Amino acid sequence: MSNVNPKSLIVIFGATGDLAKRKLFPSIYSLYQKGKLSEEFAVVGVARRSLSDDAFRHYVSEAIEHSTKQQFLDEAFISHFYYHSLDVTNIASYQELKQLLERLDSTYNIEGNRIFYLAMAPEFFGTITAHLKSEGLTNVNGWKRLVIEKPFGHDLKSAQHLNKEIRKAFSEKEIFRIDHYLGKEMVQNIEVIRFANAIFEPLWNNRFIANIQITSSETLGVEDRGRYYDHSGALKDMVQNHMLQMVALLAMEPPIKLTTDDIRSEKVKVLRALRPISHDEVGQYFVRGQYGRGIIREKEVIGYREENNVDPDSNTETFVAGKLMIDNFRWAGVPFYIRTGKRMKEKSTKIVVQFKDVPMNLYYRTSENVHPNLLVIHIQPDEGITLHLNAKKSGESMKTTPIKLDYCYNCIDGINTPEAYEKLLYDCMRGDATNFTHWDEVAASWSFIDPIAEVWTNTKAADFPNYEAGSMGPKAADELLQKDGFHWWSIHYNGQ
Ligand SMILES: NC(=O)C1=CN([C@@H]2O[C@H](COP(=O)(O)OP(=O)(O)OC[C@H]3O[C@@H](n4cnc5c(N)ncnc54)[C@H](OP(=O)(O)O)[C@@H]3O)[C@@H](O)[C@H]2O)C=CC1
Ligand SMILES: O=C1O[C@H](COP(=O)(O)O)[C@@H](O)[C@H](O)[C@H]1O
Repeated sequence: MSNVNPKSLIVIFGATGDLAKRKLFPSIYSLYQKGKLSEEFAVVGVARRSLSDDAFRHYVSEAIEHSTKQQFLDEAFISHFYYHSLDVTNIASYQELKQLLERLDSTYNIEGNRIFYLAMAPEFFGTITAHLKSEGLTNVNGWKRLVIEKPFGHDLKSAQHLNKEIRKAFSEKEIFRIDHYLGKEMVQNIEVIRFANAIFEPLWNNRFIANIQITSSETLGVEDRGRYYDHSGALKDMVQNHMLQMVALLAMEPPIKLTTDDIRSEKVKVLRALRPISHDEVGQYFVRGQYGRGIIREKEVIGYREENNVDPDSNTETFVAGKLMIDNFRWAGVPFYIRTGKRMKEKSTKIVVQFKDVPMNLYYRTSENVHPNLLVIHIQPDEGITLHLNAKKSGESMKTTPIKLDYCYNCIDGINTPEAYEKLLYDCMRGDATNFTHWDEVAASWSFIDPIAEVWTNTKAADFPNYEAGSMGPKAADELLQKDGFHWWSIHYNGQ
């Protein structure tokens, strides 16, 4: 894990796809510009369509230009890119790929270090890993690593099956399951906020915290991913992975050390302590929604059922709100509320920790509003922390006023923080799997999600579409908190 300029041969399966274009190529370039790649690296793009190396290099250059919004002219960098046309289901074609990899390994003195990045539809994951092994592409002198995109299965059973398949070719330590939220600067900051601040850790439990809210809202609809999304929905697309990972980081016990194994084992304990939701309790704990037509940034947008490749009678949820209970000593009785959705009012990911009220409120004896202390962790688009406190109103005897202590991460550092994929790729090159999901976490997450998904698949949502594009989701999501005497806090940066 010590090497700061790791040598690696990166093989991207699905190199002509959306993810490679938007995230992977710009991330590799950014690492190169920052001097985090040695000159001893090569990237091989793999997909079915026929492209020459030059055409592929042109494609990658355009992707980088699009992402950086600057003219891209870096011959030295782009000369490390190669293309190999291959249908991953055709075992015979892997031999040529093997020869190419061996040649590049020697040209760039890579010493046999290989990353196989599967940026393809998940149904191919098992086939690719089986062929990589049987055709000898995994026989290397250095290290080999498999980066695997989400979704990791579509329920526990399929995830177990997939895991069994890929484990035939790669050990658990060689598998890097991407959850790009774990690469976000402020998600990584959760641990530091909690464990490096004496003022928070003693309060981080059911004696002082009333509830925790996590919102991840998007203004985009399903864009051109209707075919995938209509079989997935927000529960499997966002909750099973990103939202539960944030819950685990917020709720875990302090690890003994900051090692990959110690951190992951604490996260798994949280996921296993999630109170299981039985089929007949789903309506009590979870709310689903689907967007109809509406207005986003003053433009009319269509409803989900009108999107391309979406069933006009679709039962798929584009919004989820839920109440999670963690049945352990620290969190007994504290609800963790989550909500996520497409075509909502604002693009924002935010965590609000609401502290309990002081035992006797000396200052709010009248009908004035009580202002609980809040710790807000702004994940995106703004990055920072806000602590909401009460202070004395200047001049007016002992009247109080809410105040905010604000730390804006990207304002102070002045530059954009690195893209999550950039950090995760670099971690993978250095062999640091801390910010990737272990199989035990995946399994525990699916165990929790499965009953909810089963109920939603088997019962038609009669009220769909039930929220307008540009809103904050269906009314029932507000009622979920109102039942407990709470409400959602604003996701607006300067909101309360
Ligand atoms: N796009 C995104 O923002 C995100 C994507 N992901 C995940 O990343 C993965 C890739 O997604 P995305 O890039 O959007 O997918 P795309 O559909 O855009 O790309 C699929 C890629 O696979 C190639 N391909 C398809 N079939 C074969 C085959 N039989 N043999 C070889 N290559 C093949 C395609 O190229 P060709 O047609 O030339 O063969 C193309 O390069 C998925 O698992 C997705 O869930 C995860 C998070 C976000
Ligand atoms: O994994 C996914 O995440 C994106 C949201 O990611 P963000 O970094 O923009 O918050 C979501 O749009 C997509 O549907 C999902 O597959």
